Amino acid sequence: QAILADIHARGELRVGSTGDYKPFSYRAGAADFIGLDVELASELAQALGVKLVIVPTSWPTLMSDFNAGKFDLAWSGISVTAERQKQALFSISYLRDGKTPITRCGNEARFQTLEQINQPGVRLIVNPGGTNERFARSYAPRAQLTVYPDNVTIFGQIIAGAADLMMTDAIETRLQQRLHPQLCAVHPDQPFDSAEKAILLPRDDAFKAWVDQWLGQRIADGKVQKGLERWLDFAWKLEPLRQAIDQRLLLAPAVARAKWNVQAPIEDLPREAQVIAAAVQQGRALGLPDELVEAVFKAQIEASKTVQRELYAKWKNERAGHFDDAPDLAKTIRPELDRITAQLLRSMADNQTTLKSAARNLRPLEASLLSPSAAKQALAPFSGK
Ligand SMILES: O=C(O)C(=O)C[C@]1(C(=O)O)C=C[C@@H](O)C=C1
Repeated sequence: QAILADIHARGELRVGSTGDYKPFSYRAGAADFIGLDVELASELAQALGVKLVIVPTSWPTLMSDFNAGKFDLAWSGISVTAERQKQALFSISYLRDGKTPITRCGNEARFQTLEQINQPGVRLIVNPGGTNERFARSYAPRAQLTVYPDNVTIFGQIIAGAADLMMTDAIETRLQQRLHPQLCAVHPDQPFDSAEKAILLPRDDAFKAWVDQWLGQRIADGKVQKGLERWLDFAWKLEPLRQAIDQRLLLAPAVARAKWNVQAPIEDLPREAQVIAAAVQQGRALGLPDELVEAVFKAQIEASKTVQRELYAKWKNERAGHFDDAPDLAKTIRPELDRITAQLLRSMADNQTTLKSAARNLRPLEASLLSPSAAKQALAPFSGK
């Protein structure tokens, strides 16, 4: 087994990534992974002189995907465990992390020690199945434990006062306190226990030596720590908004192909009115002002028409024929657009206070590759002061 030679021969470093663990790995689109570990992986690939290919994996299938040879290494906030060490090597660790409390600001003094937390009157909340639950049950068995299955809304439970605190990875508490000003991490620099994050590697000593050398250098020169700070500060909260805008616009070519096949006009004013009315209606339920929703959806529709018109012009020029791969507009594409409407509105509601100037904190749209002017139109309602 000579992994380095394989990687060079292939011209690719294949990195397994779960895409669900901020700030390490987050899947923002089909082939769009971001985060600290994705960035470091891309630097590692660059150092090897090859292209980075992210291979999606998941926590339950991590080891089976690894053993099936789907990637050369896995890197997405993976902790070193004895269980995994039975099947793989780990690089040197690049981060140390451990469990620490997060609570509503003002309560920090009440939850400094495990002794304070391990009391019948303390309402502890935890997501099931992982190391957080194991930690809570081992170290705070006397506390009143709520097992809450949704990792996304669990922090809202603490804000709402349905629970007093959660104990999770210190890095996550630091990320969540930036996302929710009502929440405060309790001594994230001195967590209760310690776990190491490292790259999951195949059993190839030469490869491990190479990776360790490279990683050791980046730790020593402070690049890993700086990267962590930057990804903790990243505008994670805006990603679902960006994703919705992008996905909607990325559907425009499919709409155009469907219409081209029957030589239909691009603009359909009754449908536009329907889209906007439905969005305004749903937006009200989320507390969004009618004018805002209207302006945002008008801009998305204009952007879609821009992409479609540019394609029509190109196809006319090329005397393009029938597209056999065009999806059905009514049965497939419009329901998809309606689904995105809901996501767009939800992400608008989640970002109400920063919405009008959100564009400057967004990564570029993938759709800007389709049409820069359409991307600009789509973002116009978020580009104000
Ligand atoms: O559904 C269509 O027919 C589309 O072309 C999509 C869309 C939209 O963005 O919602 C865009 C232009 C049409 O005038 C109506 C709707």
